Formats: sequence, C-alpha cells, structure tokens
Amino acid sequence: MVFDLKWGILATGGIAETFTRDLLIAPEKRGTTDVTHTVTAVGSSSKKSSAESFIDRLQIPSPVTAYGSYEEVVKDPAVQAVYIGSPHSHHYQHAMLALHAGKHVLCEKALTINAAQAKRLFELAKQKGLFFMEAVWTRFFPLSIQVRELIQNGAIGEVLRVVSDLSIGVHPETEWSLDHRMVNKDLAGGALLDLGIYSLTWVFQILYHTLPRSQRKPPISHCLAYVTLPGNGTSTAVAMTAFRVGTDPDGHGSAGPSIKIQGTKGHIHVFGPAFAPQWYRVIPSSQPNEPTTVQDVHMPVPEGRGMFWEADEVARCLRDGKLESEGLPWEESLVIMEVLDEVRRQGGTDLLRES
Ligand SMILES: NC(=O)C1=CN([C@@H]2O[C@H](COP(=O)(O)OP(=O)(O)OC[C@H]3O[C@@H](n4cnc5c(N)ncnc54)[C@H](OP(=O)(O)O)[C@@H]3O)[C@@H](O)[C@H]2O)C=CC1
Ligand SMILES: O=C1OC[C@@H](O)[C@H](O)[C@H]1O
Repeated sequence: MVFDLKWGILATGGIAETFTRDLLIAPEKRGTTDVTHTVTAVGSSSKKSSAESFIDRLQIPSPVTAYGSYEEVVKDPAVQAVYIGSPHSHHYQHAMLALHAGKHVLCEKALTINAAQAKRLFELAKQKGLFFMEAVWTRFFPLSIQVRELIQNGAIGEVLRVVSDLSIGVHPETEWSLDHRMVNKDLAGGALLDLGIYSLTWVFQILYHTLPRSQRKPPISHCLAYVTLPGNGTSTAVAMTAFRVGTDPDGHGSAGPSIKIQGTKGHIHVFGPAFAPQWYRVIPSSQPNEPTTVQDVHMPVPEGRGMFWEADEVARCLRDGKLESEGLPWEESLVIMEVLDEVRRQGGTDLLRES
C-alpha cells in the first residue's frame, strides 16, 4: 500500500520553490516506491497572486489551492503536513501557527533563532501528538547515511576529530542588498544560522548521532573554535563557516574536502558543499607490510536537488505513526540550537532573547 502525503507549502520564495520542485519529481526515479507526495495547497504571506503564479510556474497538478495567507493553508482540511520556507526569523511563529492548527510540520533550517524557541515548539508538537522535524535535508542523503554507517561499523576506528567547513566565498557588500535575508538582522541573517548549521550537522552526524541514543550527550565544552563531545575517549570538532572565503573555491575540491573525519584507523573525507555532498573518500591508515587502498565513492544526486529524501522520511514517519525522525530527533536539533546559542553568547549577539 503506497502512502501519499498531502503537503501545504508556506512561502513562495527560493527554497519553497526548490523543495516543491523536488516533491513533484516521480519518486520511482530515486527508487522510492512506498510513498508519494501531493502538493495540495500553497500559501503566500504577501499576496494570493504570488501563490497562484508559484503554482502556474511549477505546473503543480490540480487540485491545488492558492492562498493569500498561511492561516488559510493551515486551516485547509486537505493539508496533512506543512512545509515552512520562510526566513529563520519567522520559523517559530509559522511553526506555532501550523502546530496549533493540528498540522504535522517540516520546517526549514535553522529551526529557530534560539534554543528556547525550539524547545517550546517540540513541547507543543509532543503535547498535540504531531510530527515535527527541522528540514536538514543533508541527513537524508544516501551519502550521509552511508558515511554514518561506515563510522558505526568502525571503518576508520574510533573517530576523535571532525573538521567541517561550509564557507561560500561571496562579497556580501556587492552581492546582497542590506535587506537580503542573508545579512538582514531582522531576518536573523548571518552565516551562522544559515550555513554554520551544516558544519555543525556534520560534527553531530559523526560524533553524536552515530552513538546509541542512550550515550548521546551535549558537548562538554565549547569555545568559539572547538566543540568537544564525549565519545569513548574525548572527541574534538572544529566547525567553521564564513561568507567571504570559500571552502571549495574552484568547485572541484582542489582545495580539499569540506569535512574531514579523523579516526584511529584512517580518515573519511567528504567533498562538495556540506549541505549537499557529492562524494567521499576513505583513507585507511597505512599498516606495515600491508598495502592500503584509498577508495573514492561518488554519489551524485539524481534529478533535482535531493530534498525529496527528507520528504520521503516525513511521509514514512507519518505512515508509521512517528512524531520524530530517527534521522534528526528533536533532542539533536535542540542540542545543535544550544551550540548555536553558545557561539553567539561568546561572540556577543542578542538573538538569545526568548521571544
Ligand atoms: N535547505 C536548503 O538548501 C535551503 C534552505 N533555506 C532556508 O529557507 C529559508 C528561506 O530561505 P529562501 O527561500 O532563500 O528565502 P527567500 O527570501 O527566497 O524566501 C522567503 C519567503 O518567505 C516568505 N516570508 C514570510 N515572512 C517573511 C518575512 N517577514 N520576510 C521575508 N520573507 C518572508 C516570503 O514568501 P511569501 O511572501 O510568499 O510568504 C519569502 O518569499 C531560510 O530559513 C533558509 O535557511 C534557504 C536556501 C536553501
Ligand atoms: O540551506 C542553505 O543551503 C544552501 C545555501 O546556499 C543557502 O544559503 C542556505 O540557506
């Protein structure tokens, strides 16, 4: 029995379009046969015509309803799950709106502007028995799953250090106007919440998520440069992000991997942007009189961007009656938000206020 999930899309901006286009790709093209996706409503907070042109531009199959407000989307009985594609600054308000209306929620990253907001959302989702997940699509890439499995199977021994970087080498002053969401403080702009969350995602995927849930503990220390998580030993991580320098200046990996995972028996290097990695390399430690071979594994995204994998996860969780995904449990999103709070506490910004 195929499970079809009916989506309501909140926002008609860049990511809402990217995500919706991925939803419209036939699932069998990625080997998915157990779930399907239907876009049943699109809401624009600015004007109904924005939703109507979004539907026309993406050629979303009928029946699909265009709304001029998010409130109308979350009230639509045909909508089962809501995808939130507004700026981080407004995720909290829009997720509250959807949860209070009884809708399951997939909300773009960064989930909120601080941990206090995230905590309240998880409490409400639990209280109402609703599915809720932060849309960190990277976690549901087959590449990410395969790398996590290699770590769990001891392919490079005990991992003691992760160095992760998502930096994009742009010139904000010339590439973005000051009201652009990437630099607009009113929209929680800045590299940390927009990009830094991916550097931290790789730190947590490897040093936290690969542990049994009972052994996962928040970092025991942070400083602006290092996050130390308890493992069997003590693992250290460096998570970096920046606008003005780039991780991969020529786009071909010539400057090295985006993520270096260093274990007692070798390394795994991940190449491509941390949000959508394309290939990884396993580099075993050399052994005396034993030849070692470096293995490159290329896993390009088939058609689309790869957001369909997180959507498939949402559909499977709802089919199976789960409120949270094992791929990104609420607790892990919250711990990462707490790290982002701590970085700002040390770096001195005011987004920590509870609102
Ligand atoms: N997973 C990924 O790869 C990516 C994720 N993102 C995330 O998605 C979110 C949105 O980014 P992006 O789509 O690039 O942003 P855009 O500015 O392109 O779109 C944001 C949309 O949100 C809606 N919106 C609602 N309230 C506001 C508000 N107060 N100010 C501005 N827009 C508002 C608007 O749509 P409307 O008027 O129709 O309501 C707007 O078009 C961010 O949180 C970002 O982190 C972004 C890019 C990639
Ligand atoms: O989530 C994201 O991934 C890709 C980036 O270009 C974008 O700014 C960010 O929001």
